[in-house]
Amino acid sequence: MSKSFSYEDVAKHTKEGDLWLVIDSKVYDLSRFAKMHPGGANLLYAPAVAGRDATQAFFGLHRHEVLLKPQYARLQIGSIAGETEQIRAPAPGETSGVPYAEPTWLCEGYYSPYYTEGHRAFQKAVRTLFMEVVAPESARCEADGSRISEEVTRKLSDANFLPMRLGPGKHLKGRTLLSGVKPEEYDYFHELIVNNELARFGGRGVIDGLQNGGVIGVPPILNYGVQELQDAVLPDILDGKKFVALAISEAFAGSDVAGLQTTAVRDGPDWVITGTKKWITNGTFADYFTTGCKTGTDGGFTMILIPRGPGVETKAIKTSYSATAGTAYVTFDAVRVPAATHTLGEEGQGLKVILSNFNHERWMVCATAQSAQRVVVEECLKWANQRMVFGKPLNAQAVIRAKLARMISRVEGSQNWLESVTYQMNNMTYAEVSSRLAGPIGLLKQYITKNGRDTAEDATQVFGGRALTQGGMGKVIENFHRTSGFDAILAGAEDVLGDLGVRQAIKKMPTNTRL
Ligand code: HEM
Repeated sequence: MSKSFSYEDVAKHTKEGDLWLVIDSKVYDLSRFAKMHPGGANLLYAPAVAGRDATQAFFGLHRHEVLLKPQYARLQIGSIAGETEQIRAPAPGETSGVPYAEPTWLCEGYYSPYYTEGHRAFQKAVRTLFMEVVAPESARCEADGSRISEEVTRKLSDANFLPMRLGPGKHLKGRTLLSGVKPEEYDYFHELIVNNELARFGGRGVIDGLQNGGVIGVPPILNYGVQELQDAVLPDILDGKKFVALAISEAFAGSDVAGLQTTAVRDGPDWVITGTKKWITNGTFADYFTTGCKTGTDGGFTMILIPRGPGVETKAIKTSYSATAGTAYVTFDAVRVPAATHTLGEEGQGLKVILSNFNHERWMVCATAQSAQRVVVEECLKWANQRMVFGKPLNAQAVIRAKLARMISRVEGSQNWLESVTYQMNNMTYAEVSSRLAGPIGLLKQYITKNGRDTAEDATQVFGGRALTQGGMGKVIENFHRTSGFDAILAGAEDVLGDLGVRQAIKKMPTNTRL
């Protein structure tokens, strides 16, 4: 690999069976590979490519990661004497130097009132872990829809992945957190970091596949389950050995909880549950279902934890994102569970249990959706810089710059609002969050998810046909364009949440004010 060549040396190899070229000062011998080149052999023999510096041609057509794959990296036979490579992959934990690719607080020379050095050390540790563990798993799972492997779940669980995604609280007690953050120091900015970093390295289906069911299905157990139940189920769940799904929505009803038809009736000490649930994230592999059930004839509603067992069946629903999310149709057929231990909260008080979850869930979607949009901004800035059209970089076109301006403004605006809400969460009690932040979080989610779809449209125009294929240059944009609609629906439909924000504001209008 240390062999040095001159451009004259390389220029001698331009024929079929004897083909060299240079990419970013590295010399590649494509003599045998040319026949197998996915883009075809002939174009590699073109006079501007064979035996020449093909850096610009290469980066107009391939992502850098192609050169890093072992099967292609080994085609390198040496380097051009006196030159060093300019383009390199980020080191583990490294931040991007592309403008707006990182939130301001991670950019040198900028300041933030919210984050400490401790947050920075934590962010670096989380990025390193996700870069090494989540990114390769995401590439695999987004492509074939397979389940997150046990090995990846174990590595993430060793770092307390699910407990960290549940936010600050008693579930962190006694745990050793990344970069030595003490459980009592862990705040919503740490959790924001986890969510932001997750969306940098995970495709949309993979983000949900990585125990999102637990993030929304565990809090009712943690906050409303009796101690005996918590002791029995939580250790394995928090350690990633068992999985939970939140089972509320049905084909009959979504946000309209009163329309739910899954029913639990008492028979001696047991609940007997019958009904169906739809769109249940992680449902295909969940061991427990935190389930909303109709109890009583007066519209009463109770949350019950149902373990997978006799009478529980799940089947995968094909959605437009990766099957890794485990989206399921769930059937409960006269399933028996003991009422004394498996009822979450009081009988008939299920709505209170569900609502207690919503703000955190919506805020989490804001965090991942917002970060995914920043990745799109980075992809677009890079592409517009390296793609040549009409003899100039794509970013020489004013229409492209106008799209970039809109994308950047959206992502910066939503980041600032999200951090402001996070700061409030850090300083408010649970009751204050419920009364003061439900509206703002609803509006924020509407704002971010609407931005997401606008950004998906803009990015698709920037990438053109490449944004329509699942591999190659535009693969991130294709994934985002196909899946950004999930953010606008899951955890509360965009329009419903915008309306919630305005209704809450109307409720709080002072009576003593007039124009
Ligand atoms: C070390 C050298 C090269 C390797 C390892 C390589 C590898 C690949 C691979 C894996 C693909 C499939 C698509 C992808 O994964 O991005 C591809 C596609 C392609 N390659 Fe190369 N390639 C090399 C050099 C070049 C050069 C110098 C040219 C320029 C003429 C070229 C032109 C193309 C074209 C036109 C495509 C199809 C792109 C598309 O579908 O959008 N390749 N190449």
